[in-house]
Amino acid sequence: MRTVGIITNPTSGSGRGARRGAEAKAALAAGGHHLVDLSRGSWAASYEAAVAHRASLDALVVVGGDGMAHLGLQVCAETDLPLGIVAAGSGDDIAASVGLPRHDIPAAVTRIEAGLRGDTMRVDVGKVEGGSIEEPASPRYFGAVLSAGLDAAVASYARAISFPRGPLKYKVATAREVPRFRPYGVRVTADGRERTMRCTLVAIANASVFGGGLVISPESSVTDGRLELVTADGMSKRDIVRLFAKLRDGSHVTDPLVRIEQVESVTIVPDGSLGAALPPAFADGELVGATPLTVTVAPRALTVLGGK
Ligand SMILES: Nc1ncnc2c1ncn2[C@@H]1O[C@H](COP(=O)(O)OP(=O)(O)OP(=O)(O)O)[C@@H](O)[C@H]1O
Repeated sequence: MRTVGIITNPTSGSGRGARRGAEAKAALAAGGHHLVDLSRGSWAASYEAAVAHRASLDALVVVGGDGMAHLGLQVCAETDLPLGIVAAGSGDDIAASVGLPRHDIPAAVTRIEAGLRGDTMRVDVGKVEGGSIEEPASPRYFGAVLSAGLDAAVASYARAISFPRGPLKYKVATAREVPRFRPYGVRVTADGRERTMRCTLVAIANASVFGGGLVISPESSVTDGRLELVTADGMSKRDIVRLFAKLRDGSHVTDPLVRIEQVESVTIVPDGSLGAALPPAFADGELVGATPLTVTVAPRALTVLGGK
């Protein structure tokens, strides 16, 4: 019998999280495991409960979207504790990047069971360090993508509003942020080489997708020991609308204003003399904090149960 910590989130999947959490718990309990429910009233309280119990667990399972997978990463990255993900959110980019099923609780639990029998996958994670990282988790790890560009401004506004919920809130936030956009002034140091730019996007990809399946960095892999720095120069509103549309299939990569380069370390520093202030960085859809930030890759630092 294994001791498995589990964290559910009633708010994930546009409010369907409580039911999905209960389903996942019942399925795991039916496998004969000793479940320790570490769900609390908030992301931060659940994170703290998981860290407090970490030493007594054989695995941690999170149920929800990228926000919950991001929580699991903070507890499990750079430790021996394996992470199971029952993907049940509006955005499940991390689960998709490690080949796990989405919105299929029995299938997800089957993969966790296989993982507990030894079928695991070691994957890279991004590691973020800086003076303004939001508590409680610092350094901050991420599984999919960190961004401090226009999409982070959208995420920041979406986080601040309570209505509408789910994917619609990002549409409302996009409609607000795009008309206000002015190119951001930034100094980027990639593997020791500094350059200044006025940019629309500045993102660091561990996985290929973000924002619920947008293909920001088609060549990214969570097992290559590298990150991709994705930048887009300052753009007109019309070009931005086209860029967002192209992110659906990754065809933005041929846009002359877009640049993708493989890196191991990136520092992002805002520079108000070059353009508008950068929004706070978001990773896996969660607030990370204000720049300056340094991102490095932690190769194979996370064990995922049943990942492929
Ligand atoms: N116990 C909790 N109570 C309230 N909110 C929580 C709790 N646990 C996590 N959260 C917050 O819920 C948000 C959504 O979680 P998650 O990513 O799992 O679902 P989602 O449906 O994919 O989300 P999104 O609303 O971002 O599309 C996260 O930002 C997270 O911080």
